[in-house]
Parts: sequence; C-alpha cells; structure tokens
Amino acid sequence: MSRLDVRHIVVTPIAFPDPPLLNAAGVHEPWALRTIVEVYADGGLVGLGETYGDAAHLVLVEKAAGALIGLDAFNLNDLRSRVAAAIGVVDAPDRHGLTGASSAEKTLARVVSPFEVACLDVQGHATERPVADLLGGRIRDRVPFSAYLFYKWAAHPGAEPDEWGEALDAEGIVRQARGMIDRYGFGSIKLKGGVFHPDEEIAAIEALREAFPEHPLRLDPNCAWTPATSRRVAERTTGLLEYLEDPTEGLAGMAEVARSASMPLATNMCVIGFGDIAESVRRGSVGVVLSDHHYWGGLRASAELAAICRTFGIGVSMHSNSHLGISLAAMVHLGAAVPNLSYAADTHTPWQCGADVVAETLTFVDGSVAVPTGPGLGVALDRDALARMHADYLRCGVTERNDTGYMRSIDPAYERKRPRW
Ligand SMILES: O=C([O-])C(=O)C[C@H](O)[C@@H](O)C(=O)[O-]
Ligand SMILES: [Mg+2]
Repeated sequence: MSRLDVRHIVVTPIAFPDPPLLNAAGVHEPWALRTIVEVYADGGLVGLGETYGDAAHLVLVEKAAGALIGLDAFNLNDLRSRVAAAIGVVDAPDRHGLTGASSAEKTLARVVSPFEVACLDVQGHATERPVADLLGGRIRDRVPFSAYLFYKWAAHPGAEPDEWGEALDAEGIVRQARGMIDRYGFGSIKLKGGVFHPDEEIAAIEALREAFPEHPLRLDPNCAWTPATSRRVAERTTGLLEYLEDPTEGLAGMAEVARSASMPLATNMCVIGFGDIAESVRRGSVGVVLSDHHYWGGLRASAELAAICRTFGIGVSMHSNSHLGISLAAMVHLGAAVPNLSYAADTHTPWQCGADVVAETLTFVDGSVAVPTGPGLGVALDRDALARMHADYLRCGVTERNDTGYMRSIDPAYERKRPRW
C-alpha cells in the first residue's frame, strides 16, 4: 500500500454532565470535558481519538493537529516527532493531580495519544482490520471491567438528583455496587477512597465483602494517606483486597508500605511514565501498574508498558478518568491485545449516565465488552451528539477540571491535603 496521508484534522472540545463524585481532590464539577479528534486521510478515511478537555491541553492538541497535515498515517514514529516539534518542551499540568506529577514527557505523551489512536483507526479502516489486530492481534474476545464506586452526593447543589443517588457511607456504597452490578454484571469492584477517614473506608470494604463474597475488591485513596496510615489500612484489609491502589505518595513511600503489605500495591500516580519504571523496580514500590493510553502516549506505548511489566513480574490493570465511547473502544482493543492484562480494567462509563459522542456505545455484558470485529476502533461519531456536546462546552463555563475549586465554592473551609490522614 502506498502512503496514506493525513489531509485534514478537526479538534472539537465537548462537555457532558458529570455526577458529584467525591475524591481526594474535592468533587467532580457538573460538567466533564473531553476533546474529540477526527483525522481525515487519503481515500476519505477518517479516524477518531478522544482526550482531556482542559484549556491548556486543548491549546497543545490544536497546535499538534496543525503539524500533522501530510503525515503518513502509518508512520506513528513520525507522528510523535512532529508533535514534539510542534509543542516544544512544555509542561501543562492538570489541576487535580489525580494522575500523579506532570512533566514535559507526560505532556507530550498526552498530546500524542489521541492522534495515535485516530491514526490506528485510519489504518484499521484502510486495511479492514480491527485496531486490536494492529496491536499484535487479540488474545481475548472480551475485555473485563470493574465496577468503579464513588462516594457521592445525591445531586449537585441546586440540581435534581441523578440516577445513582447518594452514597456517603458503607450502606450507600453497597447499594451503589448492587445497582452497578445488576446493570452491567461487573465481576470485580473498585472503591474510590481518600474521601472519609480510613476507618470508614475500611468499613465500606468490609460491607462490600459481606455483600459480594466472590468479587475481588480494590481501594484507591489517591495518596490521601501517610505511609504509616497506609500500613495500618493494609494490615486491616489483609485478605480483603486484590490490590491497594496509591495509598501514599511517591516511589519511596509506596516501597515502604509494600514491604509490610500482604496485597500488591497498584498505581496510576507514581509510575506514570517510562522514566519511573527502573526506580520502581529497584525499590519494589508497586506490584501492579494501571496503564492509561491517554497519558502513556497511546495504545502502542501502553502495550510496550505491559511488556516491560511482564519482564519484571508486575501486574497490569487499566486506569480511567471520565471518558466517552471512543476511549472505551480504544481501551477494549488494547485490553484485547495485551497478554498480561491481569486485572479487570477501570471505567467511568456508568457515570456518563448514557451521554456519548459515538452512535452506538459498546455494551457491557457480564462486566465485559466484546472486542469489535469490524475495521478500526469499531465506533462511529454521532454528529448530532457531537454538535450538542460542543454547544454544551461553549455554554457550561467550565474550562478545566478543578475538583478542589468546585468543592471550595460549596464549602469554603475545604482544604486539599495530601496526605490528609
Ligand atoms: O484511579 C484513579 O486514580 C482515578 O481514576 C483518578 C480519577 O480522576 C478519579 O479519582 C475521578 O474521576 O475522580
Ligand atoms: Mg488510581
């Protein structure tokens, strides 16, 4: 096949309603932001990508898009070089810090990612093969996901309650888990912690264990605890958790906790780029890495990460932030092609409450998504939805994710602390 040049790229920021989910940084704002990338190539082929919608990131994505006209959609190395040259050495941190520290390397990876996914989608359409085949071929036909539970308010202040209702204690969390498992069939459960005193979150884990004796459980306080608190929680949850995610900050702190914890420690906050892996292995900081193609530089980079993890006997799981159907499809193709995806992946899909930019969102059956067999990612844009969500972006007034600022607008005494306990 001759070259397949990129002719035109459309970058569209969008917003969709987000429930008041609580975390260690504050609370989700009423709108979550994303950016949708459409890459048009020779022969009328189009590929889709999805990434963050924060203003500083959007500027870089737009800059990168301008540099990719004329790129051969099969040359993903050239894609990375062009993006690097277009944005320069720049560090565009996110405000919430829930995916760890920022750096120029991570910023570049974040900007490359949606274009890499879109080019793989183009390649898939050109070759009439699913993206999973371009990543080495599927080794599973279904990709398992976990129920991702959040403490939450019933509603944003002044708004109507959302469909998930309130969850501010163990009883509410078990109710939420039941609703999510009834609807999606998830076979494992993650609780987003770092919101209440660790004793309350341990009580929620104990209640989940009682209600769901067979479901593997995870707890993720996003570094809200000191190493000493983390060790105590690890001891009290012995036999309850398949992994404890980011209890404390940094490779040294995690290593200190890992030495006494009976369960593996997992992370999407301290091993967040290839430069972190050697020190993590040397210190024994983590037993599981949550990959995330949105900030590891795309699907191929995430597959490389998984191969490195395999070398060192580190497990692989998958992280998610609020996302829509293009990202879900990308995660499913990656999950299909990564031999050592040892744990069910995270997803925020249930929290979208049905909103999407794709015409048919991939569906969960028994907690898993079937890997699409058609060309590319296997999802198509719903152009009416895209236009509506872009209009929402323009009118919603949110230009970056700021969980702490939003929490402070409701509770002026709220302080963001890491560690808090
Ligand atoms: O696993 C994680 O750390 C996350 O998923 C981070 C997210 O940003 C989550 O805390 C959220 O959506 O509030
Ligand atoms: Mg996490």
